[in-house]
Amino acid sequence: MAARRTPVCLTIATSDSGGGAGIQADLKAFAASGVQGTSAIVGLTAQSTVAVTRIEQVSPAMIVEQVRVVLEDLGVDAVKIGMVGTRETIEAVATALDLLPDGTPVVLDPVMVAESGARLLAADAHDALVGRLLPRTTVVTPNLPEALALVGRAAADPIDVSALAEEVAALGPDAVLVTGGHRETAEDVLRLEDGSLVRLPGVRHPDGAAHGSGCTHSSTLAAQLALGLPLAEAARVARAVAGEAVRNGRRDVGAGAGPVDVLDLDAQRARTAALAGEDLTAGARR
Ligand SMILES: Nc1ncnc2c1ncn2[C@@H]1O[C@H](COP(=O)(O)OP(=O)(O)O)[C@@H](O)[C@H]1O
Ligand SMILES: Cc1ncc(COP(=O)(O)O)c(N)n1
Repeated sequence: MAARRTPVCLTIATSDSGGGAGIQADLKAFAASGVQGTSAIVGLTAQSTVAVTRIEQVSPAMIVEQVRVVLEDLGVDAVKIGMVGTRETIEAVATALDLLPDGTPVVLDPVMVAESGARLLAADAHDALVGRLLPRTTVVTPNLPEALALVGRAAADPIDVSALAEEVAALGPDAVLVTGGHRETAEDVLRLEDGSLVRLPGVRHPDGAAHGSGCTHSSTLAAQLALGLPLAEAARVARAVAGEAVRNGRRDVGAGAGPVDVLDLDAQRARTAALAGEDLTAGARR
């Protein structure tokens, strides 16, 4: 019998020079889940914990070629798409997605604003993100402000998150996972392809370091799908790993929101505990 090969995940995203989010967080999360991480870098940010001072995009041809050459040799078991930045880049990413084997799970984190407040998606790129990428997505993982922006709604109080997830689902992705980092409860809400809802509660860590939480979450989700977990279980692991990464985040680095810290042993522990249905966020570890 042939040995099972290590699952391969591909992140199509942007570099964060501060190391907290983007490609850098994605590769750490892939490593923590025990999969082989690969990357197609679509842009660069000059970024710290307090500001984004410059953004440059990679050429469309180079974006497609990074995906092609990885696919040809290593293959890909799941893809995560992060910050894409501009319309032109989104077109290149859509072209690259055409190269994927049928059925490859695609997790889309519709990154719009940095934890520091900087805008990361060009104002005129919204329609391309919705029209070109959302319909090809297995699961889209907006936070609350991103979910509202996707459907073009202003914030309301209180917000019915399940109704919002339903509205996002109407834009074409198979499933929608609204993350809870921007809500009191830190509960993630997953709307599956069959229309059913799964609530993923967890402890909120108000003093944690959350720069990179969304990237860590969506990359862990992709990694767990690559490992073969069904979506609802993969989402539970991703919520647990991201929550732990926020709790363990580095508050002593930078003047702004510190970077999350995901550790391989913690990820393993989180995965085991989440699968066993434990509340792994109960009880201090440090
Ligand atoms: N303060 C927090 N405490 C616990 N979990 C958190 C916290 N902030 C975010 N998370 C978790 O991290 C993941 C990413 O969520 P979120 O922060 O909403 O994404 P984004 O970084 O895109 O804003 C989710 O699973 C969310 O529940
Ligand atoms: C290059 C890049 N990609 C994504 C984010 C979003 O970060 P977060 O995970 O905190 O939402 C970021 N700040 N920079």
